[in-house]
Amino acid sequence: MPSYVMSTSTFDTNGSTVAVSAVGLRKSYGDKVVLDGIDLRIPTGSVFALLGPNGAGKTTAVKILSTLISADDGQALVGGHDLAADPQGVRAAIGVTGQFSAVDGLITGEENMLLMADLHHLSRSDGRRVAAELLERFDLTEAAKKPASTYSGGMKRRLDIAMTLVGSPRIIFLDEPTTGLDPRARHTMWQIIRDLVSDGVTVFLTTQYLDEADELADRIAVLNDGRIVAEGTAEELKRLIPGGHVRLRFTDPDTYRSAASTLGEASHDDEALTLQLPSDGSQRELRSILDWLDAAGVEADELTVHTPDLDDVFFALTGGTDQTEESAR
Ligand SMILES: Nc1ncnc2c1ncn2[C@@H]1O[C@H](COP(=O)(O)OP(=O)(O)OP(=O)(O)O)[C@@H](O)[C@H]1O
Repeated sequence: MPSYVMSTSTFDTNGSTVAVSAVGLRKSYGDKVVLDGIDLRIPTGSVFALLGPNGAGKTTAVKILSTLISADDGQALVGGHDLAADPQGVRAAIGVTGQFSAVDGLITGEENMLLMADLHHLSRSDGRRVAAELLERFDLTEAAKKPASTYSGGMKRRLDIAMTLVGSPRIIFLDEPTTGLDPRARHTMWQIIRDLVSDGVTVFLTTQYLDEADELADRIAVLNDGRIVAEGTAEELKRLIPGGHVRLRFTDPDTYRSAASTLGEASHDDEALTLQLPSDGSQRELRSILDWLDAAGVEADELTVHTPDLDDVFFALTGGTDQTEESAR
């Protein structure tokens, strides 16, 4: 029996139901600690994003919560079922798609769907009806009779989700659902996820994309080296770190130098001819900065406001310094 007191339960303190709750989940492979005691609490009908760099342990967490592998320690309730005592109950409540896709490329999209319907013991006619409805919903009717191996990346992901929905799961795990997709397919997938949530489904999403978490998730947990280093709404996480500023860019070196000496407290970049003043980005603060610049006779060629985004949070919390990745967004 673990040494901590178990606090997984199906109800939150405010009486709302909890779709997934976990306490002290641990997993190691040999000497390598992959999950070092993670706690989770995901309200029913919400989107939760587990955000982390490569190798942080995101897939491992999904595999444990979806009963594909077992944890070394810790407890979890998924859909009201105890992971260790009732894995069958967990499996009946969830759907999983992602890096370990269930799509069989050798058969058609429709055959994949019918196979899934068989696995869920639907009658032949129900299976055909449900398959047709879902293929239609995910814009796959035209391609339904083609082998899945001929589908684009976006179509395969859509088929994968459609197959998952055959069993009408109330909780869906999406492991990096948009990795490798082009921008249009990513946006289609985001809309699919929003539609699922509006139907009351709980979505557990893993992602390396900060904009994806920002766009979709009600709550975000940042996983780094097997530990959750921060958890909250996107706004709460952004408030965790400083970094808001107003940036003034000059094209004329003389104007820049004179502004730099007038605004002594601004940090400056003499090569880029830019000055940075700390600011929370609020209207009130911007107005006072503009008034101050006017009074000091400083006229920049460009003024930009930078408020901390999830990139800043992510790099601050995960210790990442990958500028290439940062500027790629
Ligand atoms: N079966 C295994 N045997 C040994 N090590 C493993 C095994 N599965 C995962 N790991 C290791 O555990 C760590 C976490 O892997 P995991 O796949 O959970 O990370 P992730 O956050 O999903 O990363 P990615 O974004 O790259 O998918 C990695 O270092 C990985 O090499």
